[in-house]
Amino acid sequence: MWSQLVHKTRRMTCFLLPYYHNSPSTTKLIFTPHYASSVFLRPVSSLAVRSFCSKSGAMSSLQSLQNLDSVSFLKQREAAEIDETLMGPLGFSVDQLMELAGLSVATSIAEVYKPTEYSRVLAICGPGNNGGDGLVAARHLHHFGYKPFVCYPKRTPKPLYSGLVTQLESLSVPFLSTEDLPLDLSKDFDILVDAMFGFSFHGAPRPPFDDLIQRLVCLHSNDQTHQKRPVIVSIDIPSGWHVEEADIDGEGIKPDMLVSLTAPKLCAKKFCGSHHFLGGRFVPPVIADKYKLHLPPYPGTSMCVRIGKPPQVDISTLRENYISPEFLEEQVESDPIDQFRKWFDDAMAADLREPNAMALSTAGKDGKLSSRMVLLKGVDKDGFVWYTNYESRKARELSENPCASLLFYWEGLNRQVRIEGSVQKVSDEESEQYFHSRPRGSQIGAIVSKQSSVVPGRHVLYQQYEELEEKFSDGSVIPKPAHWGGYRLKPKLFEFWQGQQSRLHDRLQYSPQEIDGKLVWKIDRLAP
Ligand SMILES: NC(=O)C1=CN([C@@H]2O[C@H](COP(=O)(O)OP(=O)(O)OC[C@H]3O[C@@H](n4cnc5c(N)ncnc54)[C@H](OP(=O)(O)O)[C@@H]3O)[C@@H](O)[C@H]2O)[C@H](O)CC1
Ligand SMILES: Cc1cc2nc3c(=O)[nH]c(=O)nc-3n(C[C@H](O)[C@H](O)[C@H](O)COP(=O)(O)O)c2cc1C
Ligand SMILES: Cc1ncc(COP(=O)(O)O)c(C=O)c1O
Ligand SMILES: [K+]
Repeated sequence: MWSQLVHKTRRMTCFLLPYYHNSPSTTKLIFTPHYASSVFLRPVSSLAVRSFCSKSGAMSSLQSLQNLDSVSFLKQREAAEIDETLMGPLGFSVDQLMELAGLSVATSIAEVYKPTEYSRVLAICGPGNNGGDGLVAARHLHHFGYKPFVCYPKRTPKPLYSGLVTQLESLSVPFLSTEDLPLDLSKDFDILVDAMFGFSFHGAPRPPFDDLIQRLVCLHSNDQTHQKRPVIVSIDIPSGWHVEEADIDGEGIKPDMLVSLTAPKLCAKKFCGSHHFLGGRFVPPVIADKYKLHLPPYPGTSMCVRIGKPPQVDISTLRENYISPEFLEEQVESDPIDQFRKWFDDAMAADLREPNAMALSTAGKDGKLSSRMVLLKGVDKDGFVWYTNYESRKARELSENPCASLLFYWEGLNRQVRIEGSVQKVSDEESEQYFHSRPRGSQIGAIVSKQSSVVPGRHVLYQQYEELEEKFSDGSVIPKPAHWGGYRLKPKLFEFWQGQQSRLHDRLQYSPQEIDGKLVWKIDRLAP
């Protein structure tokens, strides 16, 4: 039964979710299924289905960002019932769920508010599990490089909570009493984590939480004065809000970020802040199925996923401050290929996605430039190799002008490498060998694709693909088409770039020089 449920839910995640619009037990917000209508609601061929599934990790983050689907909202009773089921028949302990909930909160915060800008965090924790989530989040935030403080005025005398307090004390996280807290929280903190009440809140807030909630409400008066105020991150429910009816009199707190756990509660529909995240990546399919939960998939290994619209940003304000170790002339390899290998190894070790992806720029005889990404498939003293279609635009341009440049950008490492040189086709044997090492689907794809030519529609590609798939279904060798093969760029110029603060980056350029009839690489530092 379990495997059937798992299977069913996986399929639902891929294809069936957009068909859910109403269910008896949950209310749904239906986003305009713009992309969904073209991708999901049309009959798709088996190839489309398979390729979508295999890419579901990457697609999932896109899906949630584009608000493609409807999201379920829970009533208070449903939230409590799910909690009981998780901790009853499903075998979870409260400690486990709280740990995952608190970690989700900390990772959501870290996705939006970087510790370099928002370091001082105050977690205001209530007496129940919401408060426990706040204590766990504070601990993870400490390990993520933030400076957390905790206000925990009504401590729950249970081993779980006293354990969480001890863990924080062992990290020297300061505990502040309500009397210690400044009346105006805006000067001392960058982030206020509202972990006072979750889905069991009822009635009007009692002391001391009434006053603490009021201090968060007051912060919005600073909005008019344009004074920088701390951001408010509410865990699961903005404290003081009715779990289903939200901010009834409109005078409650207005969080900037809401981290819903398991599934958003009904009040989250009224959340107007910039960042709505979902955390609590522990919902087993049996729960999702029972409550007809429709939730976006979590991307990759993430503990949280953005739901709701991404914030509108002023693009001109987007910038990173690069902080890297010094990159000095005396540290580098004398041979740029060795230096490239060293940095490539670092990119591999840093677990970057597709570190071998590089931008290839070419220009035809008319001098017009074009760039595109290709995958590096080999590098040695002879140069840099990639594979492609010999009748594509890049191939035409390379036949007219056999010069190109390559560009690598390793974002996580603040590094860029530029390479320029002349290009030749690799030998037929080399292309043959590489072609047959590729997955059979990609081999067929290379036959089907007359790269860079106009196709009347995707169906044409599918149809040809399926015909060839059938033809080669006996496992026989798929012949490499003559129009497919590799190129090798022989480098004449390298530049290794590493981002530094205040835009004073490191740039080391290698250019060939002849000294006493011998070719050596001259290394120059260029101004950033
Ligand atoms: N499955 C999940 O998603 C998980 C979520 N978690 C988190 O747990 C909360 C719900 O936790 P719970 O302990 O049930 O409830 P609360 O944290 O909301 O608070 C209950 C305590 O608050 C007191 N309370 C209630 N109303 C008031 C009020 N008006 N004024 C003052 N105090 C109030 C209540 O006392 P009572 O005497 O009134 O009963 C309780 O002491 C959920 O939202 C998530 O954040 C889990 O961590 C993991 C699983
Ligand atoms: C990450 C990435 C890697 C790619 N790798 C290759 C590749 O190795 N070979 C290739 O022909 N196209 C690759 N492509 C597709 C090319 O970017 C491009 O669309 C295609 O080669 C046609 O380019 P052209 O019309 O300029 O010749 C890749 C695209 C991306 C985004
Ligand atoms: C059109 C095309 N050809 C070739 C490749 C390289 O793929 P492989 O690693 O299978 O050789 C890619 C990679 O994205 C591609 O998009
Ligand atoms: K809360």
